[in-house]
Amino acid sequence: MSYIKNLEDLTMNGPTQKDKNARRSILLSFDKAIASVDPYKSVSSRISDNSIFQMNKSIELSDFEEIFVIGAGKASGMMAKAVEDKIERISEGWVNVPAKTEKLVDLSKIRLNPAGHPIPDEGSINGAREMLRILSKADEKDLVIVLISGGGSALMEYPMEGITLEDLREMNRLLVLSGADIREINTVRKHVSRVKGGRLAEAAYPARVVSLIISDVIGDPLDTIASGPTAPDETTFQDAWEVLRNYSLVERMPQSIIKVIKDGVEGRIPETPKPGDPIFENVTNMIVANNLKAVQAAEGVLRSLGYSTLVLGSRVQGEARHIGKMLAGLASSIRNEGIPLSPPAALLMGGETTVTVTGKGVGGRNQELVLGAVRQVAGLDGVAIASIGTDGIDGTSEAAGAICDGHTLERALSEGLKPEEYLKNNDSYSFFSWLGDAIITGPTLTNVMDLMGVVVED
Ligand SMILES: Nc1ncnc2c1ncn2[C@@H]1O[C@H](COP(=O)(O)OP(=O)(O)OP(=O)(O)O)[C@@H](O)[C@H]1O
Ligand SMILES: O=C(O)[C@H](O)CO
Ligand SMILES: [Mg+2]
Repeated sequence: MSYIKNLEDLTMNGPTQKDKNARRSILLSFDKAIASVDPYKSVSSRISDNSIFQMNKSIELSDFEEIFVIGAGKASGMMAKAVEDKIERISEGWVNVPAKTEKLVDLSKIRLNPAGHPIPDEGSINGAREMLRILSKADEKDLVIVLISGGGSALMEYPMEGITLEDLREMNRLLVLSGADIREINTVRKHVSRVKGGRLAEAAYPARVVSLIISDVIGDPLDTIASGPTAPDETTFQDAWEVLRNYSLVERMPQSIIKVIKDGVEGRIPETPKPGDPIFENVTNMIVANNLKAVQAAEGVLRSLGYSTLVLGSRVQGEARHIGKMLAGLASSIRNEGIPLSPPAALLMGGETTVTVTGKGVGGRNQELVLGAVRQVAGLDGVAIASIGTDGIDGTSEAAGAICDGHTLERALSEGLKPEEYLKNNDSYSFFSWLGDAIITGPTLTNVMDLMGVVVED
């Protein structure tokens, strides 16, 4: 099954045969990459009829009296389906997923509960409360499987005493728009929550906990992914206070949030559980899919197609349009000097760029990255540059990303489309959908950030 619905059209959009070949190759590699981080397969491959496999050891399911399943995230519904298909003896399960996606998966033992994303809603709180109810009855003879994926912070939330849902929603809105990065945002979230920053593991103790995690954060930091519900938290109330101060949020933050963080700083609320806390002796946190796995799957495809391929890691950050321009420069260097590789060659990387949105247009960081490359790559034959969000939704658009080649600029100008105008208005989706170069997948139900690549034909 191809995730990229318009792969053939995107390929045929290349004016020369070399452009077509380059386009097809990069798109095939992205398709395989998304398949490699499919949430169902990523979980199912870790479970046999009686064990959950970690690297060099396994957790025997027969050791436990009862098995419970909880969790939250955009991919957690399909993860739950894999658990239910593999494990007979599930006593009870409750997993929060984005509203409407609960209908996409048919489960009989695990309850998929619609919740709010990117801002928490009533469902986020009701679901978290049910998970805490389940944990209150799990004891040392039982196993709790926790299914965690991107979006989990908003989808599963149970705030500290005195914080209303309205306050929580306002806090998330202010944080997401503040310019703080996800580690800073989740530092605050962890310190006003009863289920984040290792507190879900605290609630599960003394039951055995195995968390299966799909990472949507650069470097896969366990205490940041979905705000680390079962991971030791390295951040403190003081850190949370500093985030509010650094982004001038103190005056605008609801008073109930300020009060909790101040109480924590002054020691009136216990800190989140830290590394070394005995509760984590019962906890295994397992990354079952991440950006690096996807990038390496794409690398395998390009190598099998005969391209010498260089992977530039899975931790790329920076303003999207600048990264696009840099990729175009690398494509030009491969085409003209054979540096860092001689053609046929490919470069791949993963991560999460950012966009400073000032315009009123429609787009996303992947489409904006490719738009940033269009002028710089103009004139090069047999070159394709593409970027895709692995969750299938790039920003405010319906596209997952975009693709361009050395003739995209002349095609655009002949249609009266100037890249700089569309960059200025953050309107990358309009630009690429007009040219038929927007990559369409629909929601992929996984989320391991973005993939970017360059292919240069012989
Ligand atoms: N018109 C636009 N053009 C380019 N980028 C945009 C535009 N509008 C929003 N963005 C960027 O898109 C980002 C959100 O995109 P998106 O929802 O794909 O991210 P995400 O990582 O998939 O989020 P999540 O994992 O929470 O779903 C915003 O942080 C913003 O910077
Ligand atoms: O939910 C969250 O906190 C983000 O998706 C990072 O995992
Ligand atoms: Mg997205």
